[in-house]
Amino acid sequence: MNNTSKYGVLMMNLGTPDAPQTSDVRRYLREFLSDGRVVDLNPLLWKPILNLVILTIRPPKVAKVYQQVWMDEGSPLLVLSQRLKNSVKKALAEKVGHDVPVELAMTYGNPSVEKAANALREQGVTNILVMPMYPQFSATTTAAAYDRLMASLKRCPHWPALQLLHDYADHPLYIQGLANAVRKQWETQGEKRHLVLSYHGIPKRYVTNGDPYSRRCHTTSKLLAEALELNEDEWTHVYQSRFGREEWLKPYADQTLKTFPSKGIKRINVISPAFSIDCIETLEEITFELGDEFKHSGGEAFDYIPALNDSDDQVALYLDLIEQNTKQWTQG
Ligand SMILES: C=CC1=C(C)c2cc3[nH]c(cc4nc(cc5[nH]c(cc1n2)c(C)c5CCC(=O)O)C(CCC(=O)O)=C4C)c(C)c3C=C
Ligand SMILES: [Fe+2]
Ligand SMILES: [Fe+2]
Repeated sequence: MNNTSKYGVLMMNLGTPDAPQTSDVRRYLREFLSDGRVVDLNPLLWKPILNLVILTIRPPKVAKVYQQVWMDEGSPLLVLSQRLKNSVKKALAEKVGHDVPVELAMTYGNPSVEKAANALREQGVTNILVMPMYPQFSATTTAAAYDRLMASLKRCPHWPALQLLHDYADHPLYIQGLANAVRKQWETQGEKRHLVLSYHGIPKRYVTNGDPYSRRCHTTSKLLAEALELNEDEWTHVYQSRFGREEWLKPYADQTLKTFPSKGIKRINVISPAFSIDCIETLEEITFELGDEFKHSGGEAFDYIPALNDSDDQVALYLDLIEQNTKQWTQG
């Protein structure tokens, strides 16, 4: 690194409403679901459906769900992402022996990418490592984060040097962190149970058109099963969070779990490796909706294993990702 250049880290997550009220949820969903990366339908067709149907019916329902999981400090996705950012910043400073600027931004909503990029610039940063917080690449999430950053820099005269982290679906420290979380859960509950690996879904058509997401999810599942020395019949890979009418990635979590009790699988753990941070999808949809459905179908025990959040394992993983992806700036 020459005398005038300095690197910083921009961690990016999806985004979440500012408050668990209908109007905030509507604003958030409008921005999120207007992104052509997320919903790729022709805008002439999609905009009327979004504005007249989805943004009328969904916000009051979803606001109630946010109210159930909301923390004192705010939305779980934001609060837990901030905690990870702070822990990474502290551990990075200890490791390299000086302060390194680390900021958090959301693709949709707050904190905005503009705010985070300005904060980095004010700290003298010329080179930015962009870290979308998604273990498995998808154009719907990772590329949407890149798009958002590029849009924010559109009129920027001080264009920074950029390094874009692609994903970390097979990173040994990520797999080790997930395996440790599963072992810890088994130890706490005093039994090893069938392990369900439930990933956020995307429309099947996106994968047919080239999105590598499901391939990357299968890579994670295979490596985690190997790390835990699980036999084929001891784990199951599924997708949750369907939206709309078209076919999404299969097998669907709800339909699959309903068949488990009749096959003798009555006690399960669910881990959701596509989420680096717990959020409405894991804290409500998996923990309550999926858990209740499983129990109504005859299941006896259902426990969700939390995301890595700001655990020591996750901090160690992010430090390694930062070291590997800033070598070109820090060495030689
Ligand atoms: C409509 C299509 C959607 C696609 C495609 C999609 C992909 C996708 N999303 C995540 C991560 C998260 N999604 C979250 C919430 C959420 N997702 C959708 C829709 C799609 N997601 C909606 C409409 C919502 C909002 C909640 C709801 O109305 O049901 C969140 C949590 C946000 C929070 O505030 O807690 C995350 C995180 C991934 C990883 C992904 C594809 C790989
Ligand atoms: Fe989503
Ligand atoms: Fe959902």
